[in-house]
Amino acid sequence: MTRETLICELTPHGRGAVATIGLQGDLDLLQTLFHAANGIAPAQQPLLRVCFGHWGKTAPEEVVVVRTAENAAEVHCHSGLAAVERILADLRQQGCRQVSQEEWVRMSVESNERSAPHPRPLSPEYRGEGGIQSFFEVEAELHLALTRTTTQRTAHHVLRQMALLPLAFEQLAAASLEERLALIDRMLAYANFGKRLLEPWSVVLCGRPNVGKSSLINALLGFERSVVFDQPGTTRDVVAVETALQGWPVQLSDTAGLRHAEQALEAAGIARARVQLQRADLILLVIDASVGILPEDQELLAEFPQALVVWNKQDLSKENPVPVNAVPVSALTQAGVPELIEHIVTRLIPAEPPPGAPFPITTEQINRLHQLHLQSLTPNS
Ligand SMILES: Nc1nc2c(ncn2[C@@H]2O[C@H](COP(=O)(O)OP(=O)(O)OP(=O)(O)O)[C@@H](O)[C@H]2O)c(=O)[nH]1
Ligand SMILES: [Mg+2]
Repeated sequence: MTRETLICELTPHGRGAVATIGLQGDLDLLQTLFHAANGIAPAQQPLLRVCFGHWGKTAPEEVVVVRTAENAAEVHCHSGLAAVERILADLRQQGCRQVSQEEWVRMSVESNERSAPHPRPLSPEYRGEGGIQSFFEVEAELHLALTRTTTQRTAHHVLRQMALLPLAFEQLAAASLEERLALIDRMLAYANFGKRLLEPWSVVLCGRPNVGKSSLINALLGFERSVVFDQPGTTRDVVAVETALQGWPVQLSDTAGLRHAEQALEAAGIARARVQLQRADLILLVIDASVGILPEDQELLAEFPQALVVWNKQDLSKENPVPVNAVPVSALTQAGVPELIEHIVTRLIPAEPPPGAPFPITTEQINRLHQLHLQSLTPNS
């Protein structure tokens, strides 16, 4: 029986410095494509040995091939899209079938499940919609989640969950009702944190026109991105950029200066800004220190009491006292920006989950735990 050979781009497309392509099936297919520096045929390479060589005859690409199992290998190449596309195209031409990361992970997890030394029994009632996921399903979800992380810090947390979350779901299945409710509560305590490992925290800047919102975003990003202009009302709409602050993925949204706009175009921008503000994890309310607190600032302070107040243009106003709880900065000179970042991170992540705490990461896992909580409270419904 001949089984087809599967290939998959294992690393996220176009990100990172090195790309990895997985191959499962007939390693002899690599024979004409990969030329190992040690001269040994791909299918005869020692297992788990990193083997340097070249891909292709014309304009050869430098690659590393690792035989990961009897009939599986990984090709590591430069992550430039051209290199990856070429290798995948060559393999497809040899008859390999390319599968999605999702398919690949599900297949390898299923084969792990089949060959697990201790089959993990789960009564059927726990499976399926709203039920407790099996160890391997949770593991597969975390594998896929890992490819979606954008920083080392978030990847570290997902990796850690690989050792904790599948077991926690397994414990849920075996737990008494009381234990189960307690465990679900402990897991959900960090659900908001878990969710943010895959979707950035949202930080929205607001304030009167011309207070320096766009300049501040640029200072936080470290490069010019928003339109800065010495005229009130420069930013017409919500402009969002993604960055990382102390390793946490954050989306910074620059809003149109909030004021009573006469022009319809600007008014629409302001309406959208208010929607964005309602959804924000954190609002930065920017005030122009060189002007001081105006009645319009007072209105915003009353409207967003939870906002972190940023006292900008501090370089122009050494004499104006900094209001209590406001963070003094200068977007122009960058003075105070590191302290502002510290404040933002503390507000977004008041407490990082302790190392041993299992918590859900994907929206599906969070929803299932909520459902299970409900079901456990009303066991007869
Ligand atoms: N001296 C000084 N000038 C600043 C500072 N921050 C911003 N500015 C200047 O203030 C002006 C307005 O800055 P913007 O960043 O465009 O202000 P904004 O709040 O985005 O304005 P709108 O988009 O119109 O709402 C520009 O001339 C900036 O160079 C600062 O910390 N110090
Ligand atoms: Mg602006």
